[in-house]
Amino acid sequence: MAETGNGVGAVVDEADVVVIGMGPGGEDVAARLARAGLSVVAVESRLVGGECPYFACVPTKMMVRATDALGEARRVPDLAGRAEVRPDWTPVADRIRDEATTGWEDEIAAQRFERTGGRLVRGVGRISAPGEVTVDGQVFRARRGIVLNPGTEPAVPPIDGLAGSPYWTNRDAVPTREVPGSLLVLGGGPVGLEFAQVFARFGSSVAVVEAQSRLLPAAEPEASEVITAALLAEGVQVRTGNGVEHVKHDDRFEVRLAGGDLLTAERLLVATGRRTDLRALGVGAVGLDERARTIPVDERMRAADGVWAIGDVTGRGAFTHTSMYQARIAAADILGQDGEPADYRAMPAVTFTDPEVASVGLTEAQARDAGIEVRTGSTRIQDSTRGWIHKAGNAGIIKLVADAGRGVLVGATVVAPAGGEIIGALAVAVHAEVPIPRLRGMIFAYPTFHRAIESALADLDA
Ligand SMILES: Cc1cc2nc3c(=O)[nH]c(=O)nc-3n(C[C@H](O)[C@H](O)[C@H](O)COP(=O)(O)OP(=O)(O)OC[C@H]3O[C@@H](n4cnc5c(N)ncnc54)[C@H](O)[C@@H]3O)c2cc1C
Ligand SMILES: NC(=O)c1ccc[n+]([C@@H]2O[C@H](COP(=O)([O-])OP(=O)(O)OC[C@H]3O[C@@H](n4cnc5c(N)ncnc54)[C@H](O)[C@@H]3O)[C@@H](O)[C@H]2O)c1
Repeated sequence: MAETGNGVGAVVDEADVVVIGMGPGGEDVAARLARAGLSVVAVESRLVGGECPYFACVPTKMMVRATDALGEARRVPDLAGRAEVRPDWTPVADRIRDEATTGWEDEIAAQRFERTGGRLVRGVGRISAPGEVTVDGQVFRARRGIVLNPGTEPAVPPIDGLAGSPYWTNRDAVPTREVPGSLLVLGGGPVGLEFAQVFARFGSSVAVVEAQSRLLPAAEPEASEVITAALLAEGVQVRTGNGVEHVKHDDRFEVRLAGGDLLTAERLLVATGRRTDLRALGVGAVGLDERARTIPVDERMRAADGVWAIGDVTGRGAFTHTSMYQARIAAADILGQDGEPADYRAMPAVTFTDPEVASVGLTEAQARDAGIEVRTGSTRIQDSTRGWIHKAGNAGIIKLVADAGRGVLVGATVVAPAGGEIIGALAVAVHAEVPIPRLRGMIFAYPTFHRAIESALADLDA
């Protein structure tokens, strides 16, 4: 304890490091530092663990697991006779409540952190001066530094009539005990598409409205095509290139699209991206721009003198694996340890639809924008031996993006059953810059889905 320069003679707590936000990265960095013997104060305003275990990755992937089972059961008539499928949401909702989130209660995670020797402080943290964090009036001085892991909130677009209506975000859709009879999903990004397919397979009549000209606009156009066709085939309505002009809610939602079309649904899920609030975090006190959307960091996650930032807020890929990767680097830097600097060339991403849409590194458009001498190669999963054997549910592609000058892959996309697993091989190729002739010399097991990589490699010269 010491006197503060902030409050008038108020008593302050001291720690080596104060972590604001206990998302996946915050939890990891705080635990690493505490285990290394530093005194760590971790500040969390909601749930220790962040969005991922309670409202995002884990529960939605439990939904997807159940949905995949339904999808496969519906393929039985094409392959194996008859199956009667009667979806029931209760086991999914129960599993999410009991196994994923323990009733949206974080005691286990909190204790796991406290066992490392760290101190958990509940409340909203704010940088009140360089090296100082205030939590609901309590002041903490950080001797060595402050780590910011505040994550993101759902972004809700300023559409006439939307505010004040009982719309859902992921935080409402995850805990739901009921599948809505009809659902309008605003936003055709990863969040929108995962929920759209889940609820559609459980019997909801689903429409996806995407403002851009195609679903998953950040992905390769070929990937958008496959996933759009897959969703349409399951009865999901897809409306692309459409802004929403007006939302009305009485008993049901009524949504008027920019073109004048009117869509109605029992529920409206807003999945139009995420937002940050750097002003609330007080980053101006350490010289950072409070109006910015993200906090720029260097390759050691340093954002300012004595301040590190990790996770979604850094804008380097809003994924749990990014947050945890950055946590490891920040912890090493704070502890003065050597280690590799951050390298995002082989950043993987998976959207867990059926088929899964997986990618690593650059898309063709990104590679061209970067001035790379681009060559691409692609193949269709259904044209591979395994795809042909698989039959029902075999639609997909592999697309490779090569730097012809250096003779290495700089990006790849796989849309396929288990696409998120197949991408692993290509992530190694991009990460380790394996020369393309070396990749071509590999033996690919027969008949696997990943063997289709060989055909895509052959297509690079075509
Ligand atoms: C529906 C959905 C599905 C997703 N699925 C996947 C997936 O399958 N795979 C994947 O890799 N990623 C997925 N993501 C993204 C993933 O959830 C995030 O990238 C991940 O949670 C990492 O975020 P983070 O570490 O930046 O912080 P978050 O998880 O957002 O946690 C930040 C924490 O900081 C706290 N906080 C914020 N401000 C303060 C403050 N001032 N004081 C105290 N505490 C504060 C918050 O309460 C929160 O607990 C998904 C996201 C969504 C929305
Ligand atoms: N499996 C995963 O790893 C996974 C799953 C879900 C989310 N995430 C991450 O979480 C983050 C948030 O995902 P997200 O899908 O919410 O955001 P996103 O930004 O990826 O997609 C939002 C989509 O909504 C569209 N949009 C924006 N405003 C709109 C409007 N007014 N009307 C119609 N469409 C509109 C955008 O064009 C965009 O396609 C992403 O960065 C994503 O990578 C990851």
